[in-house]
Formats: sequence, C-alpha cells, structure tokens
Amino acid sequence: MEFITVQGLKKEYTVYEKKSLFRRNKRTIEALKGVDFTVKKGEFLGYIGPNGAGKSTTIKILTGIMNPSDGIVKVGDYIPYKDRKKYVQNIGVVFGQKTQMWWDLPVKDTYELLKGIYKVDDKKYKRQLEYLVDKLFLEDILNHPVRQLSLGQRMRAELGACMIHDPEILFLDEPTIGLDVVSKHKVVDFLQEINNKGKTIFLTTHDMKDIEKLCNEMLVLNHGNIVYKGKVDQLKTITDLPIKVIAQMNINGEDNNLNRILSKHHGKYDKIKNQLVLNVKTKQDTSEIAKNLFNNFTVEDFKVEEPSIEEIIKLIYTS
Ligand SMILES: Nc1ncnc2c1ncn2[C@@H]1O[C@H](COP(=O)(O)OP(=O)(O)OP(=O)(O)O)[C@@H](O)[C@H]1O
Repeated sequence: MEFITVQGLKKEYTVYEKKSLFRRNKRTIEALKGVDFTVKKGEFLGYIGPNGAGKSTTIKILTGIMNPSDGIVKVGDYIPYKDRKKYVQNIGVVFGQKTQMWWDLPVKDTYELLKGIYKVDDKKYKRQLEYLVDKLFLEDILNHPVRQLSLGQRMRAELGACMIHDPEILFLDEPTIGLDVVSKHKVVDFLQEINNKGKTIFLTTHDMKDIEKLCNEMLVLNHGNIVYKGKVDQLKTITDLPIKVIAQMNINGEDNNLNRILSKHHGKYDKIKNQLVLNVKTKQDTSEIAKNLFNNFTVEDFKVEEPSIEEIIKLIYTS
C-alpha cells in the first residue's frame, strides 16, 4: 500500500540579487524539477543527494512546512501543506541540525508539553515514555535541561520527543550528523527497532553506512531530479564500475593462461609484489576466475572487492 505519493513535484525559489544601488535582478532557482516517487507503509527509505540537490526542500514540503510550486503530494490521507494541523498529529520530525525542544527545560518537561500539544492520554503517555526511556537510554538525562546535553544525548532526546504521540511515520533529516560511534550506534539501533515494529521512516543522510545498514529502498536526488530509485543493493548493478579480484600468487616467467586472463579482465600482474589485480564485470566471472587460478597456480591469498556505495554515489553525482 502506498503511504507517500509524490508526483511531478516542483519547487521554485525566487531570489533577488542586488545589481547596483537602485537595481536588482530577479532569479528563479528550480530546487525540485518534477519529482515522482512513492513510499510504502513500513518502508525505510534513504533519501540522498549532494549539497543543494533539494533534499531539505522535499522534507519541508512532505512535513507541511512549505507549499510546492506544482505537483501532487499525499501522505496517508493528508495533503501536508493543506491539512497541516491534523497532519502533524500523525508524523514525527527531526532536523539533525536544529533542536525542536525547549532549550532551557528539562527533557521530561518538554515531553509533558508535547503530551499536551498532541493530546496523548495519561496511560498511553506513561507506556510510551517507559518504552522510549528504555530503548533510547534516557533515564539519566530526563531531568537535565536540553542545553546541558551532549550532541548524542540531545539526539536521543529529540528522537524521544518526536515519538511521544507514537506517529506512523518519521521524517529524519541527518539524525546522526556529528555523532560519535557509540551515540550513532544507539540512534541506528533505535531506528531499526521502530522500523521493525512497523514505523515508516524517511531518512536523509550523507552517511552511506547508515543507508546500507538501515534502508531497504533508496532515492538519489541530483539537481532537483531523482536519478535512482530502487533497492539499496541493486544500486551496485547500475554502474559499470568493476569488481576487483586481487590474488597473491607467485608466477615464474610467461604463462599463456595468465596472459589470457589478464587481457580478458583488463588486469595487471605485479612481479615484485607477486600480485594479480583484475577488473571484472560480473560476480559470475569472479567464481570462474577463482576456479581457474586455484586449479592452475599456487594462490596464497584471494579476495574480491566490490565497488563501495560511496564510489557508486560519487559517480552518479558527477555524471
Ligand atoms: N529559502 C530559499 N531561498 C532560495 N533558495 C533556496 C532556499 N532554500 C533552498 N534553496 C536552494 O534550493 C536548492 C536546494 O536546496 P536544499 O536545501 O533543498 O538542498 P539539500 O539537498 O537539502 O542540500 P544540503 O545537503 O546542503 O542540505 C539549492 O540550490 C538551494 O540554494
């Protein structure tokens, strides 16, 4: 079932640039140029793109903060920018670079204010708070003012805040930005846990490791257009970046079999390091090569290196 539907989404910003004391130029920035995608209920979607691609603009429109210039946007039964008041009862939002909590209040007071704003009944609030304290390790920070928290503690508190009303969907804009490894683990594990429980998550991040770990689907945005949508692991099949086969093996003199492998797979044999490096097109090729090498040579070490998601993304961004 589609939960989010976006069709032909466009957003233009008008900016004025000062030309002289009395004159200014009007310029239109096309931040989104007709974006289409759907997100299913329970999906964990990674939304990525280089700086200025239009990710924040999309999130602002999806969360009802901003109107689109054109196109259709539907989340559940709502049109975010039209039904804003009712709509926000059903969503949770975290902007990693901004706090949405009351800076001077203890975390718990913010939660209680949110309880009132979202009209969460006492029993449900108590249950949800217990759950969040347990899963986000909030016990020690509940009574601390937000301004005293470390970035990692604050992010856990923010995630708790956006879950007080137990929304169906979360929009997270860079929730792990600047976090150390331990804090990041806690956030990532929590997101995995709530997605396993059925929450739909729309995540923007520059961190490919988070995307690989968490997301089943991904959208890649570049210059206001979607340039890839599909499974995270399938991304590896859309570029022709080679798979590297690296073998440690000692070869004396000329060997016709080796020469054939080298020319077929654009490879090199380094006689000083005793190392063979091949650039292979498909995974099937790698098992054939392994068979051939192990049958015909003394192979001390053999490894296959697939292109990383970072390399693929870099290629997509620059093409
Ligand atoms: N309020 C605004 N007024 C004018 N131009 C804007 C405004 N907000 C964004 N833009 C422009 O729209 C384009 C898309 O910006 P957006 O912030 O959505 O990108 P982004 O993918 O979120 O980038 P980043 O990763 O740097 O946050 C950029 O060219 C940006 O300069």
